[in-house]
Amino acid sequence: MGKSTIEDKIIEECDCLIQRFESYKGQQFDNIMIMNASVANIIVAIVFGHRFNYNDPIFLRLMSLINESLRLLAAPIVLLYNAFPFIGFLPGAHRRVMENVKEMDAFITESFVEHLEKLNANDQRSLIDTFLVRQKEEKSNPDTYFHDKNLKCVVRNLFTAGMETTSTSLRWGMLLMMKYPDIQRKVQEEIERVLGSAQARYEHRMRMPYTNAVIHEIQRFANILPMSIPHETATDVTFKGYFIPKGTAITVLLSSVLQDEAHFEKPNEFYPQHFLDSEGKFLKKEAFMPFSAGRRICAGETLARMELFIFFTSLLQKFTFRLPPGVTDVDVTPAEGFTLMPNPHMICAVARS
Ligand code: HEM
Repeated sequence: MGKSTIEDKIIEECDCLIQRFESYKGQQFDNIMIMNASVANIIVAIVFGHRFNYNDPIFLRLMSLINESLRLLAAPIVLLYNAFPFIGFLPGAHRRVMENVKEMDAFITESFVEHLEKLNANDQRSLIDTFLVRQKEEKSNPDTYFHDKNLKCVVRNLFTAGMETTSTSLRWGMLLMMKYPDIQRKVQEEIERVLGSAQARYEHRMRMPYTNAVIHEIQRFANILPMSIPHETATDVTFKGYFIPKGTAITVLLSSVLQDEAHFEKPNEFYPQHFLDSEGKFLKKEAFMPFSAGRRICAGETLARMELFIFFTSLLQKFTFRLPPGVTDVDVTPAEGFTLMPNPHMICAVARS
């Protein structure tokens, strides 16, 4: 694929994010759109091979389509429509989601036609390039997966599944650091000890057990997709003695593992020790499943883990997150939606000397 690695793209985007945070000079601001834009730009870099200017109207429109659709996915009529698709003719939020999908697809089609025109098999710079090259190679195969409809679907899925999830997890991270300044300080001490002012890279997590444990605990505590993504049995299944016929809707409750007392001593508290042993070494937990499990486990898990580590560590290397003046506590009750997000809030990113 392109000249730089995915890790380089994350670092480049993280540098831009740090500059945006610096521009607030320690004053309070809402980080929702800023975080969304940074994470979306990493997907843009992977999928399209370039990055958008933050004020680009196409980029802003793309993000607003995704945000609106994710918000609407939790609307009662959409849940009802998912269970009873024949009500599709009724007016309501489900129709709006479908219109948004159409608009996104039109944008994606336009951009892969552009890629096709400039395509050079020896210089593949994006996921779209790689897909199109494979499409050409498999032109004579009637069963190929590399057709236009799949390309549109892959690109759309990467955007919708990859933007808000990672951005929301990072926003929980900043909020929890404001609520627990002692934990924030300990992370910063580890950063100073291991990295100093060097650039954080994903491999550093092996030497940073406390930071790694805090990131895992942020994901466990935030539990952003408590019901994962709905599934349906493709065949008749017998599971643990229960017969489940083909076509049954299945909802996996990730909360049942992430908040399981048998695995986590204080399931309802933010407690990084859940992921540390008595010597302070990182402790893997089999019940840690924010990305779900099995064959349909999150396709972006590795990317998300890399983003979370590099963004979180780099931000805490440069800033201390503080409550805005006059605010004395942090509300960690999640807002309702397709993902569990923090309620609207302001943060102060105070530059560290
Ligand atoms: C902290 C960030 C993330 C979390 C917590 C998360 C979590 C999840 C979960 C729980 C699922 C459902 C798995 C299932 O159906 O059993 C999922 C699916 C998926 N995720 Fe993620 N995700 C994250 C980031 C990403 C990123 C960055 C990408 C890619 C850019 C991505 C792409 C996908 C895709 C394509 C699927 C559907 C996979 C399939 O149906 O086979 N995710 N994710």
